Amino acid sequence: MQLIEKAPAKINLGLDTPYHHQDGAEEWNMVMTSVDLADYVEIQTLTKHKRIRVASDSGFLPNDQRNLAYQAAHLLQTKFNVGEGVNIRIKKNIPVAAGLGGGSSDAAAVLRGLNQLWNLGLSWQELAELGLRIDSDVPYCVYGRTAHVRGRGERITPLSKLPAAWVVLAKPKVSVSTPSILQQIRYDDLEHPDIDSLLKAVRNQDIAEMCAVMGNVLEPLTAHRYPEITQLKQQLMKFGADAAQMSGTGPTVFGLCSKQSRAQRVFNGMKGFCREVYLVRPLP
Ligand SMILES: C[C@](O)(CO)[C@H](O)COP(=O)(O)OP(=O)(O)OC[C@H]1O[C@@H](n2ccc(N)nc2=O)[C@H](O)[C@@H]1O
Ligand SMILES: Nc1ncnc2c1ncn2[C@@H]1O[C@H](COP(=O)(O)OP(=O)(O)OP(=O)(O)O)[C@@H](O)[C@H]1O
Repeated sequence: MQLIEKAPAKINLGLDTPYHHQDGAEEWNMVMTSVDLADYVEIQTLTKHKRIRVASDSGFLPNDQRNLAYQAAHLLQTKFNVGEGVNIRIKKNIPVAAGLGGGSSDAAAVLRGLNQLWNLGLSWQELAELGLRIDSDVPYCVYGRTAHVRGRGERITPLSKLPAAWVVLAKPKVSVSTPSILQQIRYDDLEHPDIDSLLKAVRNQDIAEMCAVMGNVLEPLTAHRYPEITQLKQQLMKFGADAAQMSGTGPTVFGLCSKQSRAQRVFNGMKGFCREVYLVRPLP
């Protein structure tokens, strides 16, 4: 049996970590949404053996247990003692190590797909809790819609859909290792964004207020090491974005636009500064 699951990219409209837990894991307080830039994950179950195989059209990805999609299949296969193997083929469209949650979204797509193919009958909340064992962005990616994300990434509160908006993604040539940024967090030095005000703006469908209050507490850490972040933010604003911010631990920077014509102009302008630029929309 087989199916194809879409694995959309995520962006962090708001990203804060108020403290870390005793085991060192961060407490997250984030507003996340997914956009129509996606990987396509083909999942085929096999009755002849229990091997898990992963292939992708990206030369940058591991095809073994280091691949988050492999980890998702192995997690469900072992937890529910399934006697079947899985073939996974990933069509990568999301830039790797970009702050767009590509690996997490592929893993979430495998969780949703095998839940269906193996008739496991798990709710999205149950899949999200399992997904946390893989990566803290996987629980959100199981839902893949605008949500407030807290805890270690497992407390997902879906939000109303965003007001009309267009997003221009600009990924500089660098790749950023998420752990290398998280290791730099010094909680006494962080400037925390006002996530409560951002939540209120989303609930009020007020894009101007969203642009005024959104923030990413990790941006100064990545921007300090990679000046491209600040340069891309300035260019996005110069071409007319209503707001510009880094996603996740970076390096992708996104511009938020309330008008399609303005977004097209920002997209065209950014093509002259950055090789990887995408004009996308939040998923409804
Ligand atoms: C920042 C976000 O990208 C926002 O969407 C995510 O919430 C972060 O996702 P995440 O799953 O925490 O990031 P991963 O790519 O799994 O990196 C977490 C890994 O970073 C390493 N890590 C984390 C914090 C720290 N002080 N030192 C570390 O070495 C740990 O090995 C941990 O397992
Ligand atoms: N299916 C996958 N797709 C992309 N990266 C993967 C995948 N499986 C494992 N990885 C590894 O995970 C690391 C991070 O990949 P990913 O693209 O998810 O980063 P990211 O978009 O920066 O995530 P985040 O937003 O959480 O920082 C890379 O080093 C990559 O090699």
